Amino acid sequence: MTLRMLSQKVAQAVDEELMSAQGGFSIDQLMELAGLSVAQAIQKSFDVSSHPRVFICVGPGNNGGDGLVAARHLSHFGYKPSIYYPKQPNKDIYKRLLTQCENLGTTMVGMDQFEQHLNGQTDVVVDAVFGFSFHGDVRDPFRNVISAFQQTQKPIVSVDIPSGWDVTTGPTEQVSFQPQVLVSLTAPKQCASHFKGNRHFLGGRFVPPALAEKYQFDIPNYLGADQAVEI
Ligand SMILES: NC(=O)C1=CN([C@@H]2O[C@H](COP(=O)(O)OP(=O)(O)OC[C@H]3O[C@@H](n4cnc5c(N)ncnc54)[C@H](O)[C@@H]3O)[C@@H](O)[C@H]2O)[C@@H](O)CC1
Ligand SMILES: [K+]
Repeated sequence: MTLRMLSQKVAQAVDEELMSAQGGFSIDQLMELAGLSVAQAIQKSFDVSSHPRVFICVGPGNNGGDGLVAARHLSHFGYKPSIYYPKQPNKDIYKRLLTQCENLGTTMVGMDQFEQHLNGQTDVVVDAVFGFSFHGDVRDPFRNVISAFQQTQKPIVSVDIPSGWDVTTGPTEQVSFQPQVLVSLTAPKQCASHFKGNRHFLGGRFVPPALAEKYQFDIPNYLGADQAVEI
């Protein structure tokens, strides 16, 4: 299935419109549904009995928030999530999501254990570092995270965008890792045309058809109550 891909500008406009007075959504709602899609895509791709240990690498914005929501759902699905969250913004929404994970006994990984944990005690890596607002060269404290993604043999699931890729043009000279699974949210961004992994899902089942029509993107048919659809 080929879906229309969004530019960075249009993705941001759709996001803003969903949360405007006309759109009526709050960020908590959208993040909850986005994170649930990610957790479902992981559950469809990696069996809990063979791949229970999911390591979620969390960035400083809403892409990271999606990762925290996914961690909570994965825990309820029977997985053993662990979290690396090196830059924790002083924002209520992220603090609450983190508390929810901590209350489920999720392991928090420190900076000094990051690489050892990723390559030694992990079955699946979740890249929830940067999404559609990423720009420029990767800055610390995320440089070693992205370089670990470049080098690891572990399967990576990228949330919305492979972190460090240019949102429009895709892989760069510095960042060219290929996730095994990509979960695009709302609609794929233009960089997704360079995705060569195994499975591409769409999530974010909250878009009113009139909004998709206004911005000229497609909403594929989700099965039943699914929150993620393979595209
Ligand atoms: N409409 C949608 O589809 C929805 C999107 N959501 C998520 O929200 C994401 C976008 O979130 P945000 O706009 O908060 O932004 P991002 O999460 O993409 O990242 C922004 C953060 O990254 C930092 N950053 C940017 N470039 C950097 C660089 N070169 N080096 C180091 N740090 C850098 C910024 O300072 C900021 O803290 C989407 O990709 C998606 O995952 C969902 O949470 C909600 C619904
Ligand atoms: K990402």
